[in-house]
Amino acid sequence: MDKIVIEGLQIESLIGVYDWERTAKTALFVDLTLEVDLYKAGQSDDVNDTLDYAKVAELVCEVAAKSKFELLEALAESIISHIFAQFNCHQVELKLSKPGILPNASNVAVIIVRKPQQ
Ligand SMILES: Nc1nc2c(c(=O)[nH]1)N=C([C@H](O)[C@@H](O)CO)CN2
Repeated sequence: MDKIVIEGLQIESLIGVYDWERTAKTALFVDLTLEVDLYKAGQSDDVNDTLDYAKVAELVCEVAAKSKFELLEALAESIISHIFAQFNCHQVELKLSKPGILPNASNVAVIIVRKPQQ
């Protein structure tokens, strides 16, 4: 299956388990792999025949900005369900990173892979 990839998309969200994390939004990063049939757009050269990655990125930023989850897992699931609600794709893999949150690690992340209605 063909894929569209968005890497290093910076988003902001109120997220975290602890009180000190819930006073301001945190910068997070999203890597997305969307399984989509790209054949038609490759023939037509028309953005209407494909999944517009700019619109996906906009949606991801909007969902994150409005969310108040504690866990990365919950925000990742919410983003994926919004993507399936608005776009036609066969599978989404989402890596959600929270860099600099652990003193002895450069990054922590969850990676979630979902198909529609899974
Ligand atoms: N599996 C997870 N573990 C933890 C999370 C999380 O989102 N998923 N979050 C935290 C804290 O909010 C962390 O960012 C600061 O310690 C802890 N563990």
